[in-house]
This record gives sequence, C-alpha cells and structure tokens, in this order.
Amino acid sequence: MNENRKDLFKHAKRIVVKIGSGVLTLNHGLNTGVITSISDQINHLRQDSVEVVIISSGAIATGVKKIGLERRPDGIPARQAASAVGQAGLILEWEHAFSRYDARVAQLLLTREDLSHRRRYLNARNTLNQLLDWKIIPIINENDTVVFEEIKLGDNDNLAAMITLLMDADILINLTDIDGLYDKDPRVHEDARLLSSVSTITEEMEEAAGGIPGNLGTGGMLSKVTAAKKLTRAGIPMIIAGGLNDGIITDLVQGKDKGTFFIPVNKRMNSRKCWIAFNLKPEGAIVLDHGAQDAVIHRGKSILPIGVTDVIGDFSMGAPVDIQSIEGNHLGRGLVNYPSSEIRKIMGLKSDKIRQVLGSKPFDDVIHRDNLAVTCLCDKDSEQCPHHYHPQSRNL
Ligand SMILES: Nc1ncnc2c1ncn2[C@@H]1O[C@H](COP(=O)(O)OP(=O)(O)O)[C@@H](O)[C@H]1O
Ligand SMILES: N[C@@H](CCC(=O)OP(=O)(O)O)C(=O)O
Repeated sequence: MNENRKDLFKHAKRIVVKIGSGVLTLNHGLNTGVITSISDQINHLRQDSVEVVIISSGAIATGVKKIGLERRPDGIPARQAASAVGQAGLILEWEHAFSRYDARVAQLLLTREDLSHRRRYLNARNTLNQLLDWKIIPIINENDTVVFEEIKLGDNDNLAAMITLLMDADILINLTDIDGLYDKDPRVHEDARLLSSVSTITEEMEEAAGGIPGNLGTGGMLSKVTAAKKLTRAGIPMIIAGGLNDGIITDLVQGKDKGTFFIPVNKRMNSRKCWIAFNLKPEGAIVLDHGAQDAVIHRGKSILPIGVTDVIGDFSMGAPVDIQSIEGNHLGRGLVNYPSSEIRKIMGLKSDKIRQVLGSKPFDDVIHRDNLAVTCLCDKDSEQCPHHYHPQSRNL
C-alpha cells in the first residue's frame, strides 16, 4: 500500500478517468464487460460522494468494427466518418451500463478550439459543473468529425489532462491496455520494467514511451507522458494503469501500488494560469535575461521590458507567447501587454522610458504576473533553482 496515494485518494473529491480505445473495444466491437465493470467501480466512487468525469475514447475503433473495415483507416475523412458511426454506440453503452444504478450520463464532444477560447472554455466548465451538481456523469470525447489539424487535440490523453485542469480535479486516472509506463517499450524489450512512480519525467522516459500506439490507440504512451508532464507541472498527479485489470479503479483508490503514479513537481496552479499555460497556442516568444528569469520564477514578478533580450515572431497585444531563457529553455507562457513591434522597441529599457519611445505608457510590464504561468521545473521557494537550465523544460 502506498501511503502517498492512499492519502491522496482519501481526500479526493473529484476524479477524471480516461479510458483508451484498447480497453473499450474488442475484436468484434465494444468491450461491454469492461464498460460494465468500470461503471460499477465509478458508481461506488459516486456513492462515496466523489465526482467523476469520464473521457472515453473508442469511437473510431467501434466505428471501424461496425462498418466492417479490416483495420483503422489512414485517411482523415474515413476516420472521422468511422468516429461518427462509433460514437453513438459508445455513448449508448455507457448509458446502458450506468442506468443499472439509475445514474444518467451526458455526452460532450469538444475540440482544442473550444478549450482555447476563454468564453467557450468557461462555458464548457459551467456545463460540466452543472452536470456534476445534477449528479449526472459527463462523458467526453474529442469531436473527431469536425476537427482538422490546426484545431485538433489529436489524442484523448491531452484532452483528459485539459479537462482535469479545467475542472480542477484532484487526479487523472488514465486507463490503457497495459499496466503502466515501462522503462522501455515492452513490445520490443523483454526485460522492460514497470515504473511504479515517477517524480521527474526524463528525456529517456519520453524516448522509451515512443509515439507508436497499440493496434487500436491513437496517442501511444508518449501522449500519456506528455499529459502527465502538463498535469504534474500544474500540481496535479496522474496514474497510468491497466484498464483491463479487474477492479483497477477500486484498487487505485484504495492506494494499492498499481500502475505508474506521476507525482506533482510544482505547487497547484490556479485554473486561469493553467488555461494560459496549456490551452493557448503561442503566437511567438519572448526571451528573458537571467535577472528577469529569476524574478519571474522565484519571486513571482511581472516581466518588465528591461529583462527582455529578444522577441520571436510577430504578434499583437493580448497574444499568448512562450517565455524562454537565453539558453532556449521553456519557462512558461503569458499574455502580452504590447505587440511584438513595440516590445522590440522597448526591450532592455527601464519602464520609465516606455512613454518616451512609444509616445504613451499603458503598462509598466510586458507581461503582468497575473497573466503569466510559470511551468518550468523548479522549486519556487529555493534561491538556487537546480532546474533553471534543464533541457526538460522544453516542448510542453
Ligand atoms: N514505455 C512503454 N511503456 C508502456 N507501454 C508502451 C511503452 N511504449 C509503447 N507502449 C505501448 O503504448 C500502448 C498504449 O498506447 P495507446 O495504444 O495509445 O493506448 P490507449 O488507446 O489506451 O490510449 C501500449 O499498448 C504499449 O504497447
Ligand atoms: N477520439 C478518438 C480517440 C482518440 C484517442 O486518443 O484514442 P486513445 O489513444 O485510444 O485514447 C476516438 O474516440 O476514437
């Protein structure tokens, strides 16, 4: 029994459970046995007053089988059409499973675009909160039929992470067709070892996870590790575990040492900062000198023009941008008070020079700390942050 996990679940009030295609489907279609068993376990949680949000994959895999295709098609329209066929049966099966307890379900189909517009994001949150207030179980999938490259999340692991942040849930349980993250791809290496807990996601782990999914999945282990990286940096834990193992959710909630537990590396970030950090697509970047980097990471300060050494890309006022160190490490993301053309003119200057250069000074700072989400791996209470220049800070 793992005390950390046990303690976490003892206090958990809201849990997101994501279930992958390989768990929900069998050769001939939906795996109704697993859906029944998972709904039993989730129903127990609800009886203990835990709110549960489900992210259910499996529409494409189900559609492929219903249509009678030999395998998952490569073409995008074919996948989208297969998803449209499969989604109806998928939600019906969940509805059927939960109806045994007189519990109702709701279907939400979302895209990245929905979650990157502040108002739509807040609407989705309000809807989800209302459903939970009504004790209805939200079941979410990506809206596959309307997404195209620019607006798609692409995998439900990252959708699940975003919903966990949006709902300020206590943990994401990610159920897949393997019992956790291994130190090597177990399909290739017989001696691969299951990792019981992960406190730092290393480049080796990302490489070991690779991007190749199982026969029915989309994201593979890598998209689960990327999702864990986002959540743990926002201060929320995640578990990857085997969804085909009997009673897995119950075991996890009891604190049993199953699956891979990803331990948060930062303090819990507020929901608006999570939205800035993980839901917005950066339109450019600003580069900070070491002094500004330190002020932002360790002292929670705003970014002043004097600490900016470079501006990458062209963007307008209010745009989301990445914050980078001189070494090129990703430190976080923020919303700018000035367009790129003006930041280029004022960078390196004291704030009292802004009016002289631009003719007016609407703001002292280039990014106000309320609009700045720091996600680099660091101990914000420490004077000497060991992770300042760590390459893992890249690619969030
Ligand atoms: N290092 C690793 N540890 C565990 N599984 C891995 C690893 N590398 C690749 N995989 C593969 O990732 C698959 C899970 O990803 P995926 O098929 O996308 O699942 P899901 O449909 O649940 O999202 C597993 O079946 C496993 O074969
Ligand atoms: N939206 C897709 C699922 C995409 C996806 O991420 O699948 P998976 O890797 O099985 O979680 C579907 O319902 O088929």
